[in-house]
Amino acid sequence: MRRPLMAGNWKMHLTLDAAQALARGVVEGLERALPGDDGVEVALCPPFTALERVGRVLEGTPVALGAQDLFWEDQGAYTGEVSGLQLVDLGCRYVIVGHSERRHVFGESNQAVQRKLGAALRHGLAPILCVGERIEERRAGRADSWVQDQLRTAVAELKPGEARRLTIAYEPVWAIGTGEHASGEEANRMAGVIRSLLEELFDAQVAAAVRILYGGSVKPANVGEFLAQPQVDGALVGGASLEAEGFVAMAVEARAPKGPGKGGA
Ligand SMILES: O=C[C@H](O)COP(=O)(O)O
Repeated sequence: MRRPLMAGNWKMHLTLDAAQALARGVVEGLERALPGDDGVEVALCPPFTALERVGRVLEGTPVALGAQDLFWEDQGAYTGEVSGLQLVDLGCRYVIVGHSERRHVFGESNQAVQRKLGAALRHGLAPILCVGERIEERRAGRADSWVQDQLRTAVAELKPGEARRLTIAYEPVWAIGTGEHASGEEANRMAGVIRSLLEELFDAQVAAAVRILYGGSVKPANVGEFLAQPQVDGALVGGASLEAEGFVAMAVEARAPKGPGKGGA
């Protein structure tokens, strides 16, 4: 059974006070809208600078803390990097790995993503592995193979027990922060492509257990289109996660009805 996840990626936004206020807004909004309800999981991924402050707000609440990236080594002379060990120390449960901005702005390769994924799992973090094609690949009819290559390399070293712990976010690069988004139907089809590859690489249990999110210009007005898809288990939200009321509304919409969730495995 896959419990839906609504994750907010705050990217490089917010000072400490603003991050604290936004986290409080989300926690209080969820307490009002879904008191004691565990039909949806919610995670907030602030920038590294705000992890500790936001972590204090989330302590004792059902909202999980997540980071936006990690380095694969635990410690050492790696100026500017942050390790899984340090993220666990800060109380993180989730970590985003291989976000398209890491790949395309900072040149992160599929191999680097593989090492980061391994480090996250080694530290007991729940990775949100991002995959997605650029407009060039889509126009050339290579979107599926591009995403499959990203996934195949990222998980190459994992055992089935580790792979089960993944959440995968399908985020077409052309839809990130652009206001354009994939159709619900296309997000569902691509989530199906990802799930089939997981079955081929691991087994049917892994394929049924892994949560697949859609990300890319998700907003309160369009989130329902994605959540209605059988293969889509929630969303990774950027810009629209910076506003508490709208983000809470999306989490409420993602809440699974009582009874078995998607997958049923
Ligand atoms: O991690 C989130 C994605 O990059 C989506 O960002 P966006 O919702 O601002 O398009």
